[in-house]
Amino acid sequence: MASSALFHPNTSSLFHKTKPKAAPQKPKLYSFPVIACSSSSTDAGDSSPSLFSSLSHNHKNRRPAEENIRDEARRLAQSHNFSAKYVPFNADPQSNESYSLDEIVYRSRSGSLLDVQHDMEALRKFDGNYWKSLFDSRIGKTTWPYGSGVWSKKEWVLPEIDSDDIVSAFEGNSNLFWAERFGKQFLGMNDLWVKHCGISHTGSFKDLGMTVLVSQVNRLRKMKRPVVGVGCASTGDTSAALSAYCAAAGIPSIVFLPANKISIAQLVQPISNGAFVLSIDTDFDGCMQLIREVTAELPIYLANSLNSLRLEGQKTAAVEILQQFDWEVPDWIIVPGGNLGNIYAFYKGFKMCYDLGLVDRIPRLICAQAANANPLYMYYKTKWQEFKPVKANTTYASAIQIGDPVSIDRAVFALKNTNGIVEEATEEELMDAMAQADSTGMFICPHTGVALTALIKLRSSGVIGPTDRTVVVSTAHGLKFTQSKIDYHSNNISDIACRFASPPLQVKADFGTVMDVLRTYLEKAPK
Ligand SMILES: Cc1ncc(COP(=O)(O)O)c(C=O)c1O
Ligand SMILES: N[C@@H](CCOP(=O)(O)O)C(=O)O
Repeated sequence: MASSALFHPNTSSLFHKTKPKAAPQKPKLYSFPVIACSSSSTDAGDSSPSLFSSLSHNHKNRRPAEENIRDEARRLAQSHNFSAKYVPFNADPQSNESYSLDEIVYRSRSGSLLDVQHDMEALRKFDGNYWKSLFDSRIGKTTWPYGSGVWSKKEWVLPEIDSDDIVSAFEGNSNLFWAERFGKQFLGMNDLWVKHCGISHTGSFKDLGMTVLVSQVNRLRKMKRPVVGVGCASTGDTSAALSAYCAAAGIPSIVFLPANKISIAQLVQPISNGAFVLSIDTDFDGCMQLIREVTAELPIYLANSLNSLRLEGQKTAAVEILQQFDWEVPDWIIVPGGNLGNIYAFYKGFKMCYDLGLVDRIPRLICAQAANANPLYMYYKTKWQEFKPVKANTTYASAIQIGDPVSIDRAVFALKNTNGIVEEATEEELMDAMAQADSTGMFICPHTGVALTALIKLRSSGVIGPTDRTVVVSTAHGLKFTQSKIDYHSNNISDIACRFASPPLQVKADFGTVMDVLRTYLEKAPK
């Protein structure tokens, strides 16, 4: 838990803006590390200096031809003292309730959510510079499993898992895009960034959590624990990630989808990856209820973010953002929220970097919801007095059409501890924001349109300043949601003006006509 002095919005150093407000710097992604190890660093196992040097770029140290990268990791594996366990979420400090990560448990004795708690004392034996150098040294390599943006932080994720059990697609390390033109043209901002978590193996941020969960399932199955398959309820992205990682490991996956409420591109993903797909005549909240009941009865492991393992992977996106800014802390992070695991995951990532001395403050978090599915926003508007689940209405941001989010308590905790804000976006606002962003060279999903709407509103009210370093988290690839763009650019949405629609022009196959059309266009085109 954060001390109130550290997190107080007015007095805290956590919120002051330390960065110089000059032109934005490109993130340094590939700087070669200067290793600053404490004297006890040889105890760090996988993270020891000897491992650093043996995995450097030096040709002489290339693995033998007959060895693959898993074999190499096995040969180099060393023991360490890091560990993690489940504890009740936001538990009373006196509580001694805890569970091994090798147990199959999703809730505490009192029925509350769980959290993965790391042995911070063991991690603190190494200072902030040590962790920064270690993480920086692993970016962009093919070393198993550290080539993954998630597993490059293995000691902070699942420290005890054998690298051999890890199921990874080298996810993470996603682009932090400087939204130069969007920021300048629509917001008068010069330091706006979009973290493209959707440019990923299955096209959404869910890969970050799913590699962790499926790896742990792989381990449990090797330990002969009763797990015959892994199941989830989904609005499309969780099921895509689950089915891909399970298929890679040869583990059966079962997905419950709300019938006719997810995009075709999302639906075809679990089908292609061989998942057992149930299309159920209900909404996401109905599917979530069913999967919880089913996983309580059958040896099917629950893969939704109710399972706190997922968040350990998702939190690495926060660490990655800091790393991409060369460990300078941005002012704002904007995350679209549905089931609300991700906003807490971002908090966890930033908080861990703060607690372990990598940074000296935490950014303010903003959660953005679609107005058609806005239970968190409504709760925020009551000043956290009364939470009421809502019936989520249809939204183009279909992956966040969720009325009864399982991680509501986690989200409120994250927002309260970062002086956070909740915003909402109408259908017209989110679709316009998506079209505006696309017109500056992005190709974002409607959920990112929700997050951009929050930014537009907070910028126009002056809460976010023109030089504030701001990161919008883009959660899925736009290619999963092309129908929404087709509807918009065809001017085919009732009640929405589609102000930024740019439909194609039908033209006769005739040179003169084509020339006339082009001349008119070029006269109006920006010079
Ligand atoms: C594309 C996309 N964006 C945002 C979210 C919201 O994430 P969370 O459920 O963790 O709030 C989801 C899933 O819920 C999603 O699939
Ligand atoms: N958007 C999600 C909804 C379920 O969220 P989860 O993080 O709890 O799995 C999806 O794509 O299914």
